[in-house]
Amino acid sequence: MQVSELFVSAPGKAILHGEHAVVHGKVALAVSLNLRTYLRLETSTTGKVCINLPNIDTFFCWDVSELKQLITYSHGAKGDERKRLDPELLRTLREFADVTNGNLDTSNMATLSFLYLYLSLFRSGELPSLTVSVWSELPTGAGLGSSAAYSVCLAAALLSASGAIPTPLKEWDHTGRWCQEDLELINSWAFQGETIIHGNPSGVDNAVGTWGGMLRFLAGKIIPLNRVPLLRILLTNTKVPRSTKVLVARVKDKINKFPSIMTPVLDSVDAISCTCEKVLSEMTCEPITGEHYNILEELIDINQHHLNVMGVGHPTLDTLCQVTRTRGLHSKLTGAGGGGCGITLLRPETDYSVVQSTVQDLRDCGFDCWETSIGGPGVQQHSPLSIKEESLEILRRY
Ligand SMILES: Nc1ncnc2c1ncn2[C@@H]1O[C@H](COP(=O)(O)OP(=O)(O)O)[C@@H](O)[C@H]1O
Ligand SMILES: C[C@@](O)(CCOP(=O)(O)O)CC(=O)O
Ligand SMILES: [Mg+2]
Repeated sequence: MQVSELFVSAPGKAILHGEHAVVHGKVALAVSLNLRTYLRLETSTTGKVCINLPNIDTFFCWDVSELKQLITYSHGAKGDERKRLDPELLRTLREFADVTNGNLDTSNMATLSFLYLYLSLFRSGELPSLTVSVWSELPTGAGLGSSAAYSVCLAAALLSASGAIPTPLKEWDHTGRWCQEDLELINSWAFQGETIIHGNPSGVDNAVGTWGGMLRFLAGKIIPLNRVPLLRILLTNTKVPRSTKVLVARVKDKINKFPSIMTPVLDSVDAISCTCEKVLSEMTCEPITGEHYNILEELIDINQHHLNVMGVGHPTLDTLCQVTRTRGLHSKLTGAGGGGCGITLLRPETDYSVVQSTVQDLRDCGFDCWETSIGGPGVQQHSPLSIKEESLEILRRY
């Protein structure tokens, strides 16, 4: 065991275009948020492994000796264990935690992905006693990638604790970032955590959690978009709970039922992402005009219609679009939809008073609403000094 106390964090994300279509091999454009998930890992000599997940009211402790037996029963991963889940280990863990395959319980999903990563990453040596506490600024299950931020934090912390990757924080620094090769390893294990939570993730969310910034994602290929204009975005949480796993499965059923109808919709979303990328890039090399924003707004409107066609809309999301439309602003859902969050594009000239009135209108609908800054850094190691006092207090409380 390499560390005694370790802090890491990873950002949430907003998908500008391409949610759901990306699961079916189409382009998505996504960007990191300034809201983060923080994890503290502490080694101990108690002979126990404990997780504290206060956001979802989940607290568990197991004896290391009990967990050791689970590895004996498992035959070990075959092939490239970073890329594919080991079905045997997952089955053993489902039995151990009494979680059936169709189970969607928040706490069960988070526990299962922790145990899976812990056992996979330490199975070749001694299983260490440790306590992992996670605290997030992100709303859980609202389309802002909380599951990916959680999985990225788990992967980074457990890989570092196992010695598979170094801890990048220098004595004199407040934050440290891993090298490209280590980030790829973190990302691939985070994808496994996402797979346990989502069922069939595209990998875009864990890629943003790992690398941060804005990126283009296509079939596992990640291209950072460095030349993008500064965008002003309003985030609205309708507070309607939903599960990404259920919504992703719903879209798949629809595609299977109406392939000739849904395939053009997915192709159109792909074209929207590509057009948006082109416009964003033009905006960095020529003077930004009103026409650039007109196109971005139209793309948002068209995509929102497509997402409704896919069956992932919600009456509250329709309300969000109507309310912002009366103020001349354009919105779409972000993430899996079915409730959760939407994004509204603000133009550079959008007056502060218009933003304030829109925020108030949306709050009057019972939604949470705030202007956000985008493009925060990907996964990081922290010194305790670089974590807000309230978050540090929560992480060290257990
Ligand atoms: N802070 C957290 N602590 C523990 N588990 C979390 C946390 N954030 C997210 N999760 C896990 O991720 C799941 C939500 O994932 P998902 O439905 O994909 O929504 P999201 O849009 O937030 O990613 C939760 O049910 C839980 O299992
Ligand atoms: C719907 C999807 O495109 C994004 C899901 O994001 P979230 O879990 O709702 O934050 C699924 C995926 O890409 O894995
Ligand atoms: Mg998710």
